[in-house]
Amino acid sequence: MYVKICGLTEPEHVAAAVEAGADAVGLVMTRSPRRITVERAAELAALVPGHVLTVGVFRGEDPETVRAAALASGVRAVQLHGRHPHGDFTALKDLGVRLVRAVDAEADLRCGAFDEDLLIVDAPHAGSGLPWEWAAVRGRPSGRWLLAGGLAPGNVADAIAAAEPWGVDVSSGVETSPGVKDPALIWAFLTAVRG
Ligand SMILES: O=C(O)c1ccccc1NCC(=O)[C@H](O)[C@H](O)COP(=O)(O)O
Repeated sequence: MYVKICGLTEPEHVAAAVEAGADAVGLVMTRSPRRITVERAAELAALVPGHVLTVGVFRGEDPETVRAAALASGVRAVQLHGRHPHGDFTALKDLGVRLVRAVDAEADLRCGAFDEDLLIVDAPHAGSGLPWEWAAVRGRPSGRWLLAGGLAPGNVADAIAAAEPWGVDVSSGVETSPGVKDPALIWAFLTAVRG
């Protein structure tokens, strides 16, 4: 089960995610309580070992803005969140990083339909921490896709059983308040998934 911990802002939280066994960490560079500057993203990305994917998260920015931020921060993947047009993915294809498409359950859920490397199926409101009807997407995407939206240490096992994703993505569920991660919750989440 692939695990992405999203919305990291502090070095100690990046370290906790890496040590707990996360496969990917998300650095939000768009409007959000978890937003960090490109410079801060570069500092955090530099702390992440090569086996863990660094994902720059964007929503609504044009491809050139995303390209510049990705190059300056050194992330190895970019996540376009929301209903970005196919052309945005095409425009970033030569960037040399993985492309992640994050959408709600009503969008096109075919993995790779927009030439992305990874699909995330999320709640209608990104980063809200609100659970939704995860079972509704069971069997719809196939391949490399992550379930997101309202996951937490106490419900992630049920969510995996309900939706049968390839991996999971969490932000609010490992925080004490919006934007403030808790290392103990990060460990608890990884333990719940791996257990
Ligand atoms: O997390 C945010 O604040 C955010 C803002 C704008 C675009 C994307 C954002 N997050 C992307 C993620 O991948 C989150 O992990 C995902 O939405 C799940 O969030 P949560 O329900 O809080 O676990």
